[in-house]
Amino acid sequence: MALRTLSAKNAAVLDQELMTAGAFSIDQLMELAGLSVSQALYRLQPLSKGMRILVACGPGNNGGDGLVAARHLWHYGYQPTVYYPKQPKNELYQRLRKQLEDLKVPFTNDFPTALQSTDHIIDAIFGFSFSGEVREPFPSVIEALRDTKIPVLAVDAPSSWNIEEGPPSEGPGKGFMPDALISLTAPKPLVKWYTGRHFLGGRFLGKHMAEKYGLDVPNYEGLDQVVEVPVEGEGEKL
Ligand SMILES: NC(=O)C1=CN([C@@H]2O[C@H](COP(=O)(O)OP(=O)(O)OC[C@H]3O[C@@H](n4cnc5c(N)ncnc54)[C@H](O)[C@@H]3O)[C@@H](O)[C@H]2O)[C@H](O)CC1
Ligand SMILES: [K+]
Repeated sequence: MALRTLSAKNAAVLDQELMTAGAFSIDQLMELAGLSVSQALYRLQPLSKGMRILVACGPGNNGGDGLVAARHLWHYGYQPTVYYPKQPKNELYQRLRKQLEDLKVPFTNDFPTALQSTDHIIDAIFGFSFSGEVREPFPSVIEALRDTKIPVLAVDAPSSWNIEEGPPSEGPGKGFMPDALISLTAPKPLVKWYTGRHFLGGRFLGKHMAEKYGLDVPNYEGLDQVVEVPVEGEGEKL
């Protein structure tokens, strides 16, 4: 049976509720989200299969998840490189960046060159707040993600996909189907069109909140922060 999905609007409302009534801080949620991303990557690409991970980060919290994941991956023994072309002056993102700099994790402004020497890519450019046409400097990056043969793990959404309506019918993301997706908290409606491997992460939802938002709490095992779920998508729009 298909997992119940969370619309972009409800995802934002749920996030706010977790941070008000739920008493979580954004740092906590992002840490758990980024930890989940790092565990999904570990499952897809054990260290023995290649250690070089290119993490493409956007300007919002999806990008923040990417920064957190890069830090955990470094501690696991990977060699992350971060592409982070739009860096807001928000204190949280600056602290995440500083933590990576202290580990000597390299940042690059040259995405095409970085792509030539990587084993796996994390797409942390846009999540549930993406809308409209992809703006600069991201169109060429999305095209590169679409065209590369290197595996891509998308965080929460394949960047440039409409959260409710799935893959775009034109623009740089047309035809972009990442090899894997990790949905945070719950899948978004776009999973209807998604045909790659699918993980769930963000293990912070209690039964009460899940029921309130009509969501399923997946069966995480033991210490795991991720669970792989069957593919639902039909991919008919591509
Ligand atoms: N509870 C959870 O599941 C949590 C999930 N997290 C992650 O947060 C993102 C959502 O973060 P948010 O900051 O709301 O937005 P985004 O990162 O998706 O993007 C906003 C960012 O992007 C810019 N933008 C929007 N549209 C475009 C466009 N067409 N072209 C260029 N730029 C665009 C916008 O201006 C903003 O700057 C969620 O998906 C999860 O990954 C949290 O980390 C923890 C809780
Ligand atoms: K993404």
